[in-house]
Amino acid sequence: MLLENKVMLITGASKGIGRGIAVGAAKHGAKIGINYAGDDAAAAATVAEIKAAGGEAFALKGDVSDPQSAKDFIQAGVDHFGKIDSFVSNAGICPFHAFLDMPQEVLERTLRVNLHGAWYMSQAAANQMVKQGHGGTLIAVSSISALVGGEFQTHYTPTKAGVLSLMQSTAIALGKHGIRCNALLPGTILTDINKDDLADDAKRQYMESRTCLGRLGQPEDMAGPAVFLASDLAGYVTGASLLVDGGLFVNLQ
Ligand SMILES: NC(=O)C1=CN([C@@H]2O[C@H](COP(=O)(O)OP(=O)(O)OC[C@H]3O[C@@H](n4cnc5c(N)ncnc54)[C@H](OP(=O)(O)O)[C@@H]3O)[C@@H](O)[C@H]2O)C=CC1
Ligand SMILES: C[C@H](O)[C@@H]1OC(=O)[C@H](O)[C@@H]1O
Repeated sequence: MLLENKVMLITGASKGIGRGIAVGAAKHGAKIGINYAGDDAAAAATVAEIKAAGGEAFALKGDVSDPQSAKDFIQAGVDHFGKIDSFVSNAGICPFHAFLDMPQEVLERTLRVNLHGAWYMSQAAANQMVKQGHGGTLIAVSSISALVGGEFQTHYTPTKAGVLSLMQSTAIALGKHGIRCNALLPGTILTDINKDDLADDAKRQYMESRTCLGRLGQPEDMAGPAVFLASDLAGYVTGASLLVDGGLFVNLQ
């Protein structure tokens, strides 16, 4: 149990990677708060799964692109559990679209949710940790896409590079408060975000063949790396980025 007596809040955890991290951290003893945008049933199922295994959890709906949602989520964490030790900024969208005719609203929504949302949430969590006075950890779910491009992700990949950069700069700003800030860079993980894109068998098989391990990731694959970064095992790790991609990035030929 690496997170006993720790409180972890996670955005975008009704499903997918956020849910995988929430359930995995709860198994390591963390008390969990999850944020989500719209899927009440999925959020309730995440909370129920954690409680059924003997853990503690709550869910709060809120759009991360609204700064008030960040304040409300942090306050809910304090109201439920009295403190926040670890904050995972995970919520994100990737509406695949070609570059040349990208609608302005798709671009701006993606920036607001993925980058502004991570910024507001990280700032609110950090202020609470500074107030508590005993340090903490911020983890941002960036992406392999912070390092490499995507033809239909020209609006998305800059947000993932931005989130990686956010953790590097907050590591500097918050180190004096004992707050460690790190980024997770998933490769391709099978979730709703890419369900349509990977419905094409040829594309899916191609992406599988690009990994060293011969398979795409599952949300549970993200739990161990997140638990590690949140735990005291990573006590001297800050400003770092951890690829969790089955060897996709290194596999040139
Ligand atoms: N899957 C992958 O291959 C990869 C994903 N990532 C990143 O991982 C993160 C999670 O993605 P993934 O799990 O795949 O996606 P999913 O679509 O499976 O889950 C997205 C989650 O984010 C929530 N969400 C969406 N918009 C908002 C919002 N405005 N405010 C609050 N919550 C919101 C959703 O809530 P609800 O459903 O309730 O609306 C849901 O809980 C994203 O940041 C993504 O960029 C990075 C690399 C690879
Ligand atoms: C949504 C994509 O499948 C996924 O998102 C990322 O960040 C990865 O690069 C994958 O392309």
